[in-house]
Amino acid sequence: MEQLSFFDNAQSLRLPADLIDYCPGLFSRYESDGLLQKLKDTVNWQQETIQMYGKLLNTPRLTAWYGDNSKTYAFSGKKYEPYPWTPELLYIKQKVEERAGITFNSVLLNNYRNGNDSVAWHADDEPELGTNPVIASVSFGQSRRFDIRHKQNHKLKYAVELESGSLLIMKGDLQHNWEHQVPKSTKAINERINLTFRVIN
Ligand SMILES: O=C(O)CCC(=O)C(=O)O
Ligand SMILES: [Fe+2]
Repeated sequence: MEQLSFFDNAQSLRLPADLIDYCPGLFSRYESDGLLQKLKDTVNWQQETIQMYGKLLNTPRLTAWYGDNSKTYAFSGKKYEPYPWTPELLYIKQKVEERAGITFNSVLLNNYRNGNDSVAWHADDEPELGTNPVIASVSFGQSRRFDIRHKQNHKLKYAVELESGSLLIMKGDLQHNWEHQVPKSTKAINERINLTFRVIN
């Protein structure tokens, strides 16, 4: 398992097993390459905007929202209707559900086109996700660093490199007491697609 931690004092700590479960290689390299291309070509990618300091800015990644048709999702003050499941998404969902032991009803997709794309520190703590949600995160393509820090103590932090074909399960009070981000990279890097499977109540 590839795990890094970056405590100030360079203490080597494992990711807390009650909060994070990292499973590399859920999908083979061959399958991951195929799914990356297929998702890139077939998903209805959107360029969302965010209002910040009175300016309208592009979100630094493309996103899409798929799921059971009754599940609308409010995010950053907007309401989203999901697109219906596609065969590829249902295939990925089934493999993830077998591993996680949970049935999901929606997925948020992120497309990080290059190192300039990112997701800022946040927690997935929207009320419709309920308390202590299980969120299953699948990655294809370029591996990217995933950082976690404690909301009250930013020195308490961990990082894990999310490899193509991997599954990361976020659980416990992670969304309540911790935040996560995918930072920008100054290197010339390739595209990554991430899918976070969720249960919307
Ligand atoms: O891309 C990732 O690994 C994380 C995405 C994420 O945190 C989110 O969509 O809420
Ligand atoms: Fe998130």
